[in-house]
Amino acid sequence: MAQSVLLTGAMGGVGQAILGGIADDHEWRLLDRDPPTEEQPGEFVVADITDEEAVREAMEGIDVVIHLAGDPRKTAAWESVLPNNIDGTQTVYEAAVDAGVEKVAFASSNHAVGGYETDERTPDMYRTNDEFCLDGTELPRPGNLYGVSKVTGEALGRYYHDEYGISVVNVRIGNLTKGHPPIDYERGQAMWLSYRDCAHLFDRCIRADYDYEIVYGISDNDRKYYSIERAKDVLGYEPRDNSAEHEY
Ligand SMILES: NC(=O)C1=CN([C@@H]2O[C@H](COP(=O)(O)OP(=O)(O)OC[C@H]3O[C@@H](n4cnc5c(N)ncnc54)[C@H](O)[C@@H]3O)[C@@H](O)[C@H]2O)C=CC1
Ligand SMILES: O=C1O[C@H](COP(=O)(O)O)[C@@H](O)[C@H](O)[C@H]1O
Repeated sequence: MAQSVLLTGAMGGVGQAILGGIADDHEWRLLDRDPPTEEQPGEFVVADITDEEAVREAMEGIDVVIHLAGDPRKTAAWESVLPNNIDGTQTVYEAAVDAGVEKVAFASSNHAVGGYETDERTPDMYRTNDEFCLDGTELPRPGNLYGVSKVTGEALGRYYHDEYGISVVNVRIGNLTKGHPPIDYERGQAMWLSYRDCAHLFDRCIRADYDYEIVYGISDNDRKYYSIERAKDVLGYEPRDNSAEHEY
């Protein structure tokens, strides 16, 4: 059965990757503070994610929320991540539980654990012959304030799951790049997420059953220091792309 999905941050890169792959598979309500520049599938709500009333209204009749809206810059200042990423995410969870939403998929980030990339480990950990691997059970270790905001988003999900029973999956997205893996960037190649794997992964977040999860959102790259086993086991994620198969 088609699910009714609220997609926040719909006009951004991740939102458009998702819609590019699975627009026809669900009933969409799209929310972004930027109005659409071309026709989009479903109803469009132009609102800021911190606008409680607008978010409550947008949540009516929704089964699943994919929450992407926020400041995606790793250099973002506290003055931006506090309202856009932290307050905005709390507003989404509060409205979601009040509206009886079943599941929230939260766009977390590799930067929630960027602090593991120490001088001693890098650049070796970006290469196939290194065994260092994070699987989502490790403690968070953000390397910037943007990463702190993503860890806080994951913690908000933990609280709203434990307190209200809403299903939550935090997807620590790697590096979404269209068409091909990042060029001349070993780290980005190791954490590449292709557009079609991105759409498929969030489709699985909509359809699968889970309680509270942290998974890594990358393609099946030969080089990887994030495990995708949890995403496969819990969500049924079956990535089709691999950065090592691209020639530059
Ligand atoms: N693109 C990537 O490789 C990765 C992205 N992410 C996360 O995925 C999410 C989406 O990222 P992208 O699509 O790349 O970013 P983007 O900047 O392309 O899109 C973000 C969208 O959210 C909207 N937005 C921002 N603040 C808002 C607010 N306060 N209220 C309403 N709308 C707001 C923007 O207008 C924009 O359309 C972000 O939360 C980002 O942190 C995480 C890891 C990697
Ligand atoms: O969280 C994010 O991560 C990706 C990849 O990080 P980078 O350090 O390789 O740039 C980044 O491109 C994206 O903007 C950000 O939201």
